[in-house]
Amino acid sequence: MAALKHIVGSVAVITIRNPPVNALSPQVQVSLMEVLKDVTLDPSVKAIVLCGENGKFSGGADIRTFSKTDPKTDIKRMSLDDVNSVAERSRKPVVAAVEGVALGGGLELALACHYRIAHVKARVGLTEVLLGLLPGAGGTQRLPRLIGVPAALDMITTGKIVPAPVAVKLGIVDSVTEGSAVEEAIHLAQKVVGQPLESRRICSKPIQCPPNVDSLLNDAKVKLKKQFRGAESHQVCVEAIRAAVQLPFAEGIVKERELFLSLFNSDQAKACQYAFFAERSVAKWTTPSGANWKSASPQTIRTAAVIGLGTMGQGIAVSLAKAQIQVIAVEQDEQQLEKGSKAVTAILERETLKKQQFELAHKSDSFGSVTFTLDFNALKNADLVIEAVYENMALKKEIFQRLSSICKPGAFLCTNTSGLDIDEIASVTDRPHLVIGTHFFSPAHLMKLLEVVRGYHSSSTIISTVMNLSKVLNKVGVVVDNCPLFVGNRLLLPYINQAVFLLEDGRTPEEVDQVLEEFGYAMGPFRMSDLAGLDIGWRSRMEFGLTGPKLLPGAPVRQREGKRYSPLPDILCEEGRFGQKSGKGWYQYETVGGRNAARDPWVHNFLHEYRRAHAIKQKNVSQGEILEWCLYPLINEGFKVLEDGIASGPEDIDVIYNNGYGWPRHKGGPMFYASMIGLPRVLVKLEEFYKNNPDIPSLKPSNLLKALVKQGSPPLKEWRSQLGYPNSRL
Ligand SMILES: CC(C)(COP(=O)(O)OP(=O)(O)OC[C@H]1O[C@@H](n2cnc3c(N)ncnc32)[C@H](O)[C@@H]1OP(=O)(O)O)[C@@H](O)C(=O)NCCC(=O)NCCSC(=O)C[C@@H](O)CCCCCCCCCCCCC(=O)O
Repeated sequence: MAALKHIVGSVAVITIRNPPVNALSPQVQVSLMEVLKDVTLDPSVKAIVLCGENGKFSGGADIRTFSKTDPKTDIKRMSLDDVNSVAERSRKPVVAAVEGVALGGGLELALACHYRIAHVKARVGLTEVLLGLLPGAGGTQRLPRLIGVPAALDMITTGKIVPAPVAVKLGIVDSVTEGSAVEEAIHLAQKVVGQPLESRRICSKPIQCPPNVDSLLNDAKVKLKKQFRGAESHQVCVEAIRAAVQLPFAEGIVKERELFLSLFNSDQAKACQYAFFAERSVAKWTTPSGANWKSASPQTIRTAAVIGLGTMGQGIAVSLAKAQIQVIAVEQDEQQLEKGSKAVTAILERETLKKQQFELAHKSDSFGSVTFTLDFNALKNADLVIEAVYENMALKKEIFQRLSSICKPGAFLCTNTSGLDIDEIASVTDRPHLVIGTHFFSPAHLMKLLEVVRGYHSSSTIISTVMNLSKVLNKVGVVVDNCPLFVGNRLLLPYINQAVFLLEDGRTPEEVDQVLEEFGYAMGPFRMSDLAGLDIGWRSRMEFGLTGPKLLPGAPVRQREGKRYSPLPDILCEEGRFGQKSGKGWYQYETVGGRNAARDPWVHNFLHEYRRAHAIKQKNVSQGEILEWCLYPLINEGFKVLEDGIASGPEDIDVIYNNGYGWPRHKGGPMFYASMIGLPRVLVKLEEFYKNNPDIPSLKPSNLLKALVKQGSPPLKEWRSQLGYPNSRL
């Protein structure tokens, strides 16, 4: 870990070396400072170029060192800001050669240089907000001075990463090159020796403010509050930019530091940084047979097929095409094919437009083509097939049997089921080892999560191929084991049930949603159910004989097999209320397919009548209790999933929830949240709930939770070791 120097003519090239992303650890900063001071004093050096080793400028401050830092002492000792200051004040021109990435502190360092040259494929951004922080090394003061308040506000408060061609257009970098950015930077450095530098120092630039800057900042806070419910860092970023607007540079830097420190040790920052590393750790899957992400070799997918062009199939086809994969989309009848192809084409057109706007018409790789067909034989050359028909085991088995005979040997067969048995589907094929579950989330071309469901026979090749594909699709893949509903939906079920029980007990959909949305969820359980479609769960409950014609005569209305059951969602579906798709569900919508949920007097009246008919007494439940009543059973199910070896660690569950279920990232995920509030609290409340509701089995505390509390609630990173091999199926 160091900053290395070599001399090219009269130019000193300083290379940041700290693999894999040249993070600016405290040691790297000390080393950078020493080398910078050394070359500024060296009379033979006339200009300086700063770059990163292995084609990466820098991924920013070393996040791993944050938890080991005592901000009171360490910050006084030295900080990246001091390094930036030395670079900026240098009387010799300093040119940043940005290759790969310049993120967070990496970009802040580049902003302190007098010139910035970027490779055309480089990407830059101030991503700290996503780690629950703000740019703390001058980024909030320099970027608005360089590119103006509105553009800087957008980048800093969203953590957006922009490609070099956009960065040059915005004015973040001076020019881009398709050749070596370092060579170009050396060339520029030689050219500008002796030229005045004052106008190149961003700290000296006056800030250009739009006349309405105050309302711009205030409006941004309101918008961010809605978009990132309960998250502090986005709000504090705006305040740091306000300091840039109102204060001279030096005072702005002091304010930025003060605001940075207010976030640095917060629970939210810890949660976001945990979420960052959790995502990296789940990519490192392993199986009981010893196969893992390192040993298995993924196959490249050039041609993929999608079977079924409903909402999921459309999104999957778009997702593949966006990753430059050639797609064959198959439907069973002309009408469905036409409907599906129109939808896919329309989404692809929108996505192309977005891409062009984002990349500012810089030449970029085009999307893969999508061929629409009714002919199953067109699949014979596909490298991978994703079946995305509706949830019906018999239909899926029929399709997989056909795929077995049509697809080339070695083709991977995936099913986009959201909970059916992968092994049963694989059993009808000639290649169970090449069958796997790929559970996408709707809309599949936008949602980040891919639950990769390993069947009993799934080979390490198919696991690694699909995990690799998830990266290619810009998604986060998480390997889980095969069980009914897999991980995400298995945890969702008790959460939704608990929410519905609250309606029986006297609460309204609006009250329950409000509590969960204030907690930080993008949508409360009822708004979310309306979006997903109430009919999906209804059909599966009918299939299982819990409601509808298969229900045994004489079954009590509010119980099934001795367990509490609420028929409320079934009754809504019987009334044709399927959610947004029918214009009414738990809420009413302006039109069929409308998005704006409004209170529906029909629902309120219906709930009132239902309670009266069943003589249910209203219970007084506080907002805090609503939260615990809904979340703790979800967390409890998470512990049961770990106990059963369905997920290999708490991080896997958290990554699934953060990326697929709208869990607020600044709360880390359900398992991290449990560790933050304390396992004893979760256990005590579950015990109390279960005692009062013995007919709700999901309230019965899991053995793992009890065992962890008994052991004094070890930190989350130690839970995995408690699981032990015999239980772990992954
Ligand atoms: C960089 C990426 C885009 C690379 O993506 P890719 O897909 O290629 O690879 P991975 O994501 O799998 O990453 C590979 C590997 O690298 C690890 N890693 C990545 N980034 C960092 C990092 N910044 N620090 C440490 N480790 C990192 C990653 O974990 C993988 O390793 P693993 O073993 O897990 O496989 C992508 O990785 C990415 O987006 N990275 C994050 C970029 C980012 O958000 N950077 C901002 C960091 S925060 C920051 O820069 C703050 C600044 O404003 C400086 C503030 C200074 C304030 C002073 C007071 C602070 C108190 C004192 C603290 C001491 C530190 C200091 O002063 O600097």
